[in-house]
Amino acid sequence: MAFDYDLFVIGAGPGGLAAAKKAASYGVRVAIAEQETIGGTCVNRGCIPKKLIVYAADFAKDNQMAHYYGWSNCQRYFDWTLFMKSVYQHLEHISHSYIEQLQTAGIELIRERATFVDTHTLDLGGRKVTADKIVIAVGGRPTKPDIRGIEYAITSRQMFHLPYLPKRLAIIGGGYIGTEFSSVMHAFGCDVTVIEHDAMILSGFDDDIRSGVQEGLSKRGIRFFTNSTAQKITLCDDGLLLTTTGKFQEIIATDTILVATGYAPNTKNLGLEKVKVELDKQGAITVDAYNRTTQENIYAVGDCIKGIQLTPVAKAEGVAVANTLFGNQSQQINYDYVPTAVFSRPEAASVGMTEAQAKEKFGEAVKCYCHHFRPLLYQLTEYDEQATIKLVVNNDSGQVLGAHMVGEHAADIIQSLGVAIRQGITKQDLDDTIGIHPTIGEEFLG
Ligand SMILES: Cc1cc2nc3c(=O)[nH]c(=O)nc-3n(C[C@H](O)[C@H](O)[C@H](O)COP(=O)(O)OP(=O)(O)OC[C@H]3O[C@@H](n4cnc5c(N)ncnc54)[C@H](O)[C@@H]3O)c2cc1C
Ligand SMILES: NC(=O)c1ccc[n+]([C@@H]2O[C@H](COP(=O)([O-])OP(=O)(O)OC[C@H]3O[C@@H](n4cnc5c(N)ncnc54)[C@H](O)[C@@H]3O)[C@@H](O)[C@H]2O)c1
Repeated sequence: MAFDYDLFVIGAGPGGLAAAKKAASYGVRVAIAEQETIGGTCVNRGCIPKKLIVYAADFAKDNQMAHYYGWSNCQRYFDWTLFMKSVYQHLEHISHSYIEQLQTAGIELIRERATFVDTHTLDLGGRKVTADKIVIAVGGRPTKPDIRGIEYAITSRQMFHLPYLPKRLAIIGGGYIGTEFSSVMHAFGCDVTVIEHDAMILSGFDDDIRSGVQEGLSKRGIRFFTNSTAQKITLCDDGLLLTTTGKFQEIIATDTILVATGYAPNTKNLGLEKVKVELDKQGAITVDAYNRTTQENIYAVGDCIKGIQLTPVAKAEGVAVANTLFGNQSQQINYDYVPTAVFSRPEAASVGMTEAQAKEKFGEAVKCYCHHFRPLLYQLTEYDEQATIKLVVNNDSGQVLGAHMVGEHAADIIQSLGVAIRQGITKQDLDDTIGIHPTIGEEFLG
């Protein structure tokens, strides 16, 4: 049977774009459908606008510290509306450059929502197209707990469209999104409270990293109600009232409530039942090690499958699928050493095993090297800022199993260290390495 395309990709976020571009580089006929703006969550309501907001918030901290470094009259007025206008101009520019890249690569972009008709046919706003292979890269959407008044709470998506900065912000969920927004919004002068149902924020990270970030944010003045959850939200004359339950049973008066309790796969109403693509209980598409779904010509990548919800992972999966399908090289992803960062202040980053994961696998053989210190930047100031570096090592072999950090430039430092750790370096290799002085990264070395 002749198909319209060799590959059809549903969703132009990082995963879908990577799959489409790599496949096109092998000379096959590719089309991609996008129902919203090109670039997906990452570009339009995730990584990129978030990081720009982090940069904007850093000016507040730098202004506060500047007088310790001889600067005076550093206080300035921050205009959120003006700033967000520049952010959106930049995002538009990124979207345009993606469209140009698709054109150059000969990939057809169809700006419609795609749904399955059968295993090789998709409906795009009434138009039917056929493809030999299909990649689903539809991403995810924020979840909301089922509590009274939840309709008054907003998600990260709406945080990027706030008309003005709230004076008081309550955040339900102390994961990546809750932690990052708590940090930036506090830097902009907002009174922030985080409600987290675990004992500490950032579940999944090493405990020293979790406590390091939480303490750093608490010192800045952010309140944490851990081992607690939201019970109900009500309207009052002065804004909203959030009632919490658990260890902290409080009624928090606030202007805005951000829900950041996780992301769910965007797999509803896609017609997946017609093509026998199976989902797990959370609605994530079931795939094998090559990202193949339960239907042999259909693949899935990124946030719509179970796994790590990060842009570089979605991209790697997209590229791997294209290599497997058209590059004559079946490719699986190794998820063991995926580095990750939380862009709060203090910043945190990790690669490899946490202490708990390593002890579960290697027991008594695990030795940790953990060092807390006050970075040079803060030594001229009265800020009691602490950085943490931690190595998790298999003492029998000397192999470094994981590296974790809280402090300035953590993301960039851990990213580079991750390359070496992936290659199986030992603690001795780090001890033998001559560092760059004075830096924070040198603390990992001998
Ligand atoms: C606030 C926030 C901050 C983040 N920060 C970071 C970060 O700093 N670093 C990091 O690595 N990750 C970060 N992430 C996660 C990252 O954005 C996601 O992991 C990544 O975007 C997933 O890529 P994806 O291609 O799987 O899905 P998405 O980027 O969600 O793209 C899916 C696309 O599919 C489209 N689509 C869905 N259904 C259809 C359909 N039926 N037809 C046509 N199109 C469809 C959607 O409109 C969307 O554009 C952040 C996420 C959020 C929410
Ligand atoms: N820097 C980054 O790379 C980055 C930044 C933002 C988002 N992301 C990605 O987006 C995904 C979604 O982020 P997220 O922060 O929404 O999810 P998350 O899974 O990181 O955190 C959710 C948090 O909410 C808590 N929680 C859940 N239900 C709760 C409730 N009812 N009451 C109180 N606490 C509750 C959980 O214990 C958890 O700590 C992340 O998993 C991450 O992969 C990455």
